[in-house]
This record gives sequence, C-alpha cells and structure tokens, in this order.
Amino acid sequence: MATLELIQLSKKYGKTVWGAKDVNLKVDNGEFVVFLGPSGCGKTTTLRMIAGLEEVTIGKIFIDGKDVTYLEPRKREVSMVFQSYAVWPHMTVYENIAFPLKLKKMSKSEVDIIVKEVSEMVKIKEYLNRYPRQLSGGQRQRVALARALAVKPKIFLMDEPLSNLDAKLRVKMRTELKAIHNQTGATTIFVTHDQSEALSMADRIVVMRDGHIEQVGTPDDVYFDSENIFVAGFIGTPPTNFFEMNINVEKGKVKFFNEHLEFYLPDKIKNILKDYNKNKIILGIRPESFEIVDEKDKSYFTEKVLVVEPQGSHQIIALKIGEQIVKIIAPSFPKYKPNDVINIGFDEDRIMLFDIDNKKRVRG
Ligand SMILES: Nc1ncnc2c1ncn2[C@@H]1O[C@H](COP(=O)(O)OP(=O)(O)OP(=O)(O)O)[C@@H](O)[C@H]1O
Repeated sequence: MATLELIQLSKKYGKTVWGAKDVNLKVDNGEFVVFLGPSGCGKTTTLRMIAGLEEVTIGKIFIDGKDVTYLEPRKREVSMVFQSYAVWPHMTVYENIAFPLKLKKMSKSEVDIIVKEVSEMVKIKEYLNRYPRQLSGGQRQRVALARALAVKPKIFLMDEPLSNLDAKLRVKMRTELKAIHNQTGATTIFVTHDQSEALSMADRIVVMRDGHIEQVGTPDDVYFDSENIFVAGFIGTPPTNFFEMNINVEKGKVKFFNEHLEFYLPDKIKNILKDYNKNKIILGIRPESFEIVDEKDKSYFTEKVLVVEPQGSHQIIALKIGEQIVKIIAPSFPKYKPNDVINIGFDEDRIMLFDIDNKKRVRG
C-alpha cells in the first residue's frame, strides 16, 4: 500500500499531440481511484506513465513520497492488469502466478503459500494446472489479477480490465474486484470509459477530457455536483438535460424563459445567481430530478409524451421541447403512453446551473 502523487504530469507525442496535460492528483493509501473519460482523453497514457511504461515529458510522479519519475518500471513496485489479460500461454495458471515471485528469489514453499492464497481470493484454485487456452476470458483475467496481486504491489494499476468480458460477467467481476480491494486495501488506479463501472467501484473518480482533468470527486460529487457541462453530460444514463435559458428578475422573482419554456424559480435561486451578471444561463436537470405531478400549478411546464421506454424498475419518458429531446425517469407506475399530456415539476435543490460562456458551474 502506498500513496501516489502526480504533479503537472504531461506527455507529448511527437510535436503537437498532448496525450496527457498538467495532470495533478493525490491518491491516499488504500484508495480506489478510477480514471474515467471518453476514448482518447489520456487515461491510458497517464496510467502508463505511472507504471513507467511511457516516458514523462513534463512533471513528476511520487510513490510513497519518493520521486519515481525516472525509475525503471520494475523498481516502482506497481502491478498492472491489462484489458487483453496478457497471461503467458505456455505456462500453467500456477506458473503464471508464481513466475514474478520466483524472479524475486522466493523459496518454493513461500511461492506455494502465496499462489494458493491469491488463487483462492480470485476463485481460480481449481484451475491451477490448466493452461490459459483451457480457460474462458473471465478466468484468464482472474489469472492476470492473481499474478498482479501475488507480488503485493505498492500500487495496483488496471487498464480497462473488464472490457473484454460479457456484460453479465463484467457486473459480477466489479463486485468481486471491490471485495478483493476491501480485503487487500491496495491503492488502486482503475481506468475505464464506462461511467457505471466508475460510479459503482470508485472511492474517487477522476473525469478526464482531451488529456486533462475536468473534475476529481466521489461518485456522488461528480454525479450530483458536476463541476461543468462536460461532466454533467458525460456521467449519467440518460445524461443530464440541458436548457439554454434567459434570466429575468421581475418584482424580486427570478424568471427563467426561452422560446418554449417559462417559469419562476424559488427565491433561494437568487443566492446562486448573486454574482452572475449575464442574462443567459444553462440549466441542467438530471432525468430523475424531474417529477410528474397531478396538479398543473405544482408543475414547471406541461408537455406531451413522445416515447416511453420501460426499464422494469422504472420508465424513461421522452418529450420533445422544441427540437430538443428531454428524458425523464419516472417510477414504473402509473404507466404512460405517447401523447399523454403530463405536468412536469423538478426538484429545485437538484438543478445545476452553468455559465453560458465558459460552461462551468455557477454556485453563488
Ligand atoms: N504512441 C502514441 N503516439 C501518438 N499519439 C498517441 C500515442 N498514444 C496515445 N496517443 C494519443 O494520446 C491521446 C490520449 O490517448 P490515450 O490512449 O491515453 O487515451 P485513452 O483515454 O486511454 O483512450 P482509450 O479509452 O481509447 O484507450 C490520444 O489523442 C491518442 O491518440
């Protein structure tokens, strides 16, 4: 277990492409941190720099307070698990797990104890004599995990380790990985582009875009308290609904309006807007922050249902406001159908306001 600190970590590929730019991050002992972002945002580049597999262009990496920026990979005491399993095909499962331990010149009996311990932890004890080709993809990834765990690394680095597994197994492995993390307490950096994986596994999520960090926070922070429009739009399914609104204060009341919508927001909104001097703003409302209400006077607007997508545990209701499709999550009952006219309210404490120009959160 160890702490990790990245200071202005940057990687330039060739003359112009910054794979990662000015990444600053402190990871605590035992934390499970997830790098999340769309393809090409720099997750893997950053992870590979931590592992020592990619040269750093600018910046520093500290593991347990020690500068490892230019240290060769094996001396950093980190273990990496890849999307592609990367187990050795000509070795049995036992040999795969034992190999890095033998390199450390451990005795046969010490190796045996550790192999048994980690293979039990990742549930592959009964396959120790098999070769990787005799295993399923999920089992192979368990071997890779066991091998990484066996060396008791200071930091565990995982690059989309569940991406090659089928959807059901992925969800199962998430739980198992978290359970293993709870057991070992190993500081972990986990890369994924799957936001539900990130939300369900992370102590903290690092949301990245175009090589830099957009927000670092707990799953609740990034979900309920998104720092900017990118984060609010990237995290959540369906994503946050955004509305460009004009603001007008009339007789002390705050009116939000555009071509299709018009409503007054409660007085408390004035606190948020107290330093915001522009007359346009972006209103963000998550699909589950809406509420379908019976009485029109308790609603913010009334609209016709366009499409209903039942999901079992809830239903997603799509509306068309102007040219924009707005999605609302409602309980499974009552059932709605296309063309039903519904009154829509929302939880004012859950709305997010963003600056019309820089798209950052307006907090007051
Ligand atoms: N070896 C390389 N040479 C040039 N550019 C590279 C190289 N590796 C990565 N890049 C570029 O650096 C940026 C970040 O890539 P990176 O692989 O870190 O993204 P990622 O977030 O891990 O994406 P993905 O989820 O698709 O793996 C991208 O624009 C990518 O094209």
